[in-house]
Amino acid sequence: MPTMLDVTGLGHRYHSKDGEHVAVDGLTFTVNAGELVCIVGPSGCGKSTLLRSISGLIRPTEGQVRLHGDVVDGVPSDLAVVFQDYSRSLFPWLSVQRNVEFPLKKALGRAERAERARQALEQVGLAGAAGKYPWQLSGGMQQRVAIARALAYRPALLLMDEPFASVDAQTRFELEDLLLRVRREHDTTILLVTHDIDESVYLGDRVVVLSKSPARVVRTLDVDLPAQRDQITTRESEAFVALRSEVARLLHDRPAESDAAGTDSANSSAGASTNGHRVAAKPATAKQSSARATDQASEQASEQDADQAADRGPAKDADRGTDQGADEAATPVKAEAAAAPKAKPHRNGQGGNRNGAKNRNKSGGRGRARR
Ligand SMILES: Nc1ncnc2c1ncn2[C@@H]1O[C@H](COP(=O)(O)OP(=O)(O)OP(=O)(O)O)[C@@H](O)[C@H]1O
Repeated sequence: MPTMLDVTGLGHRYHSKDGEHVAVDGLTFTVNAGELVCIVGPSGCGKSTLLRSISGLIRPTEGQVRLHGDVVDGVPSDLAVVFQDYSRSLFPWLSVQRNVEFPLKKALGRAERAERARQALEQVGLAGAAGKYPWQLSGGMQQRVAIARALAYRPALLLMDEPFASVDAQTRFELEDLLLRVRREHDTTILLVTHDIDESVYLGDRVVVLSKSPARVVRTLDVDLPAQRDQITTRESEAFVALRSEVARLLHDRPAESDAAGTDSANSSAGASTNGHRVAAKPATAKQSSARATDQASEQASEQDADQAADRGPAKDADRGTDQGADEAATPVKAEAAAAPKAKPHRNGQGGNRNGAKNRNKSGGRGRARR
């Protein structure tokens, strides 16, 4: 499989009045065409910074990102992003159909746009909701719309930043399976960031495990599970349990007992970073599997942190996009960035529309704010 995305020695430092903060440091990994690669790392380690660098929303301070061999120095035209916070990523004043069509406005004529949107909505099971507004939909449905918008664009690479972190557990499972199905049917290349260990193993062909801040690649694991996955039987399988335990150990910097004798894993867990290096997972012991409860507790804490980070991350980019004006949003990346009403739309629609229009007007937006 040819390499689609090549991240080499990527570093990013934020500068503020308090000084310099190194968010990611020397990250190196690749994503091949047709792969679904999951990035998993502790809360605050720099996952969103990494995705924003890949999507060209921020410029890395070190290293580089190449897409199809070309250095990324702006938002690539064939890339789409789905963010965690669906309530900020859709335009509340546009119908579902028109939200999905939006990034296609410059590239396609009206009829083709409408057809693409229709197909994408059908793929995500929302054919009947095309005429509704985002605020008339459940959270899970809104995230489906965001996914449909990305799919309609037919990106070479789909980036997903904690895409299912804001929905309930049952909806999350459904959306995970939707993603696997869509990916199978369309051979989409996907890079998905999550802090959920189980999700990374369930979805990924490979899992890239990041260290605590500043993010470095601790290890890349091949997920040697059957392509056809099932929320119950896959998660119960020995191979799944072994892999998720391995990821948990790497995240928690705890070497497996068998690794203490000096295996590759022990070296990595002890801090010898193996950037971009791949190994297969080792079988889990009962003790390793019991790490699950601890991880779940830490993941719950991470959920809260992730919510806060989402308020900071996409919203910040969104501000930038909004300043540019929503009409300039040529790709789903820019569309996501441009949308972002500051307040969560109200379910009755009034608040949603008003907020959206207000932000848009502030930023110099025209026309659509009147809807
Ligand atoms: N604009 C910014 N200015 C200064 N520091 C920032 C900025 N954005 C992020 N950071 C810091 O960089 C680090 C990495 O942030 P980032 O949001 O990339 O992490 P993350 O792994 O995505 O977090 P989470 O898992 O909580 O979503 C954090 O310490 C964060 O506080």
